Amino acid sequence: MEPVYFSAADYVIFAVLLAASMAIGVYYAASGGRQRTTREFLLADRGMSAAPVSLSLIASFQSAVAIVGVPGEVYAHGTQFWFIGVAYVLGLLVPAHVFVPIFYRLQLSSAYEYLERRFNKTVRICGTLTFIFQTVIYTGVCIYTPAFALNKVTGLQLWGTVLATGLVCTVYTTIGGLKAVIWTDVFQTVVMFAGQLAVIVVGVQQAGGVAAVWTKVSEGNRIAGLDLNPDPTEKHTFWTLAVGGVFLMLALYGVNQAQVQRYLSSRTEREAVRSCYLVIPALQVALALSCVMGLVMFARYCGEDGSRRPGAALSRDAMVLFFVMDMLQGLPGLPGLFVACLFSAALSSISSAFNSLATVTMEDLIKPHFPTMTDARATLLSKALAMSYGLLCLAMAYLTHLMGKSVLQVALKVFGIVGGPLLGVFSLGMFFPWANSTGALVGLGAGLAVAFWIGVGSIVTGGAAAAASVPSNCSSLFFNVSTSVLPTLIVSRPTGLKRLYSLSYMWYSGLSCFVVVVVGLIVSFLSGPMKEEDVLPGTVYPLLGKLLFFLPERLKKRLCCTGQTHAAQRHRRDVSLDKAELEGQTLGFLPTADSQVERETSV
Ligand SMILES: CC(C)(CO)[C@@H](O)C(=O)NCCC(=O)O
Ligand code: NA
Repeated sequence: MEPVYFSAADYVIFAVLLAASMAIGVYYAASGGRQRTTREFLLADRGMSAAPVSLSLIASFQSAVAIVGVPGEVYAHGTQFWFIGVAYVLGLLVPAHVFVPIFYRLQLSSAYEYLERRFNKTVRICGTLTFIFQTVIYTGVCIYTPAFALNKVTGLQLWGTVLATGLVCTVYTTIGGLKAVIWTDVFQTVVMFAGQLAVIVVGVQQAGGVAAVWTKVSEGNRIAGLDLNPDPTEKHTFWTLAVGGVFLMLALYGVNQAQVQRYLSSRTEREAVRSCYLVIPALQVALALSCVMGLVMFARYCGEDGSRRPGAALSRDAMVLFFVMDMLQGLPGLPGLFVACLFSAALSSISSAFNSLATVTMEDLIKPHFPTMTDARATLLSKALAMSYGLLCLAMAYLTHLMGKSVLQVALKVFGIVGGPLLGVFSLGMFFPWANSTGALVGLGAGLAVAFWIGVGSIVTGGAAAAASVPSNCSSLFFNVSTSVLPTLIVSRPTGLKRLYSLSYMWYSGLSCFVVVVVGLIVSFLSGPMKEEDVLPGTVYPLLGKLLFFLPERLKKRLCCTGQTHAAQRHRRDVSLDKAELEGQTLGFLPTADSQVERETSV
């Protein structure tokens, strides 16, 4: 495969992306409060409005992984994956109406602070460490993917690109804080959409128009109908995507620090809720662009004569990149725009990760031990943390390099294996007033154990069963798609443990969340459940009370699910106190464990 040559226009576009991102960082380093408080550096002065926050929310988990992986999936297996769009609806309505109000009213700065208020310090620290683990791995995948792609296609030096991306991102995140992260996300999301749109327009033209694309993809069986197969080991069915996907979305958009931090940086709770609503259509656009890109690629390349490039063994991810660059070849500026699109997607995810990692490390791990630390010191330390995580994640890119699997599935598996148990522990706290801290800890441990067991099991046993499955009707495809990246072709239905290991990765979040809640409740009841009135005000969502609205109040009281207890009333008063406090003065440090004690005694 000969490398694609970049024209001057391509280099200019790519350079503009990096320069503009840096400029946004410099702007927020020099304007406003000049990033001298943790409130500004980590929470954008809690003054953001819904539009930028929503674009930033979609940018966090839309990296080059999705830009390359989703078209590859659609190219090889058709549009079934598109049904994940159904999950976006509930996956954001629940955060909007359950998670956001609870987090926002508690005026937290880290999502895991919730776990201390609801349970205890140990649960909080376990939650934080779990999040750090998840994010560091994910960031490695994020940095590695575009560099790998670019290297495959243009021959650009792999580790040079990894370093350049990581360093640019580290710098603007470290100097510009969350404001820079959010506004670069906005800019980068626009570039991301523009790049994908360019590929689609050019591809449609080359394939002979929309009608021709449609004919080819429908003849090639790439338009998927509803697959209602209930088998949970089928990788992508309507159920795994639309139902399993809801838990994935809740883990990402409900309780992940990167996102919670954006809700908390919103000017008002209403703005935060509105940003969740805006994410639903914006994410549908992102998904549609990626799926259509896969279809256009199929129409353009499937069945092409193999003689052109003999013996080129490409992973599916590299194949996508190659197709794109082949389509854009000779159109000045467009290869550069697509590369900018890939890096925009990556930078916006990596910067969210750096800032959120710095936040949780500061708020959850460091500040509680140094209650007298000045805010100036804490801010400086936060910047140092953002920078150190930047460097650590560069090292993680190397680990991704060693894994060499289809990155889309690696990323989504990590979200499920680590994100699912975290979702479980938050759900246990919010929906079940009886759950106690012992239950939360044992539940979280059990959820992580089950998720890792299945996840690692699937990775270990998956290789053996994998078989090459070139798109069925593309026998003359000019690529030997290497087997490692293709999904397991299940010849005979697996049994026993093998069957467990072949559970669709789309169920990982839901299953591990369920394990945490069930184990958490059993352990709580065995070790002495909490009473609703002993739970800290504002940490529980009266789910059962709302579901059983038809029961008489007295019965609900016995089930402890009124949501109208002494505690809830106390909480309401607390919230109005918080509001008054917020409007009246600027908060230096946000409520910590100490101010929580003060608050409890003052009520
Ligand atoms: C996480 C979803 C499903 C929704 O945001 C999608 O963006 C996706 O498939 N992301 C893959 C991971 C990534 O792009 O980094
Ligand atoms: Na992104």
